[in-house]
Amino acid sequence: MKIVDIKEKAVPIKSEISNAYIDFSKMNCSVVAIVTDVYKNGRRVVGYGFHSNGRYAPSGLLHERFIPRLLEADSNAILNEEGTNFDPHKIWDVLMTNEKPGGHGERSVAVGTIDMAVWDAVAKIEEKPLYQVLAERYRSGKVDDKVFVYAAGGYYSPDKGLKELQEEMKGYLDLGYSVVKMKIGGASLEEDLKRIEAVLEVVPSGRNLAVDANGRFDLETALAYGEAMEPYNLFWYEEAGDPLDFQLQAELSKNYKNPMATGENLFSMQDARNLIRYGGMNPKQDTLQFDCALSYGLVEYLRTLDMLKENGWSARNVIPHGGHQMSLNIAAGLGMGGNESYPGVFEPFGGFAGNTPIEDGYVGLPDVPGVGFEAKENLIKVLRSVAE
Ligand SMILES: O=C([O-])CC(=O)C(=O)O
Ligand SMILES: [Mg+2]
Repeated sequence: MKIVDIKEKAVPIKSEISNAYIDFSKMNCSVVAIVTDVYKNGRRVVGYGFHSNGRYAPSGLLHERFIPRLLEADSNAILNEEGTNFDPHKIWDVLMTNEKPGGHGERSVAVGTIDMAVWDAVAKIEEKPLYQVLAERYRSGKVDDKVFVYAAGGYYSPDKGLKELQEEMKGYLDLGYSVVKMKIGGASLEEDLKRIEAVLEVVPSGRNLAVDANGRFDLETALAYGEAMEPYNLFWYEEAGDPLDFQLQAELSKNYKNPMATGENLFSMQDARNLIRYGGMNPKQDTLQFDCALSYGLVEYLRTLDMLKENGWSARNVIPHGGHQMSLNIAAGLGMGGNESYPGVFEPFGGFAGNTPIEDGYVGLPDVPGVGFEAKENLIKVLRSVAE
């Protein structure tokens, strides 16, 4: 059993939307295809991976370091003991050979992208959905048969007024979502409060609305928004300050009493641990949003989940960023709190298997081997085009 080739291509996921920090006019994403010499049901097993929105394609890192390292590895360095499948943990060690600790940068995105493709191949070789493989390996076989998902949107865009924002949010409720999210911090506090109040007119209550500042605020602004928003009793207040400013998060936690969320821009177990150690976050109500595709993949994510457990946090506190099927599998297989979703945005990489409805804020899972890409028609077309 061996890897015969690894392909990579940067694919655009650009759009006209903006958050408080960036627009997405030049956003792209790496797609990786790991071509194996294994055949199942007459078809060659190819594992596919990509990373989430928000970071640009790390094509250079992939082609210069990570893909050659994996292609050059001996088969006993990447297979399990029995030689019956690839071993994602051993592959992770191969990828990280001669890489110093710390300074994680975006090398974690390159590794996360390959890691997704490895797990897709591993589950395809076992001929099981990945969530089932994960539940069997790490959670005594128990799978959540549906996963909480919330609709992330409410971006700033040139022609979006309050009415259009309300229409967008109503559309998400009509699709079956129970919680929606909107951006803040890209306008003045006064203007953002009008936007929030407009959305509160169309959702059942503040508990059905989350807001996301994308790390835009200094402490003073974070506190001012917190004070103004507290009476709304929102679902959560996300990424108020710089992702690595744990003191800001801790100060905000002392002042803002309602749920908060952060973590999508922390890319390693060690950074996540610093948030838990120094960020003052509350395991009784707060949510962590680490995204495996951006943060060294599922092998590292398992270390992060262990770290959380040691610190009194449950996997149910974790609702990852990114809206992709990989996190959906992890959520169902390892019992996390849910997953993000961006209806109609970041397609075809965002979103779940075709024809899976959202019901009362939950989505079901496709019964196909691997991550489930083959059950998402517009996505598998793009992925296969990279492998060919
Ligand atoms: O706008 C973005 O960069 C995405 C984001 O923060 C989220 O999904 O929470
Ligand atoms: Mg966010």
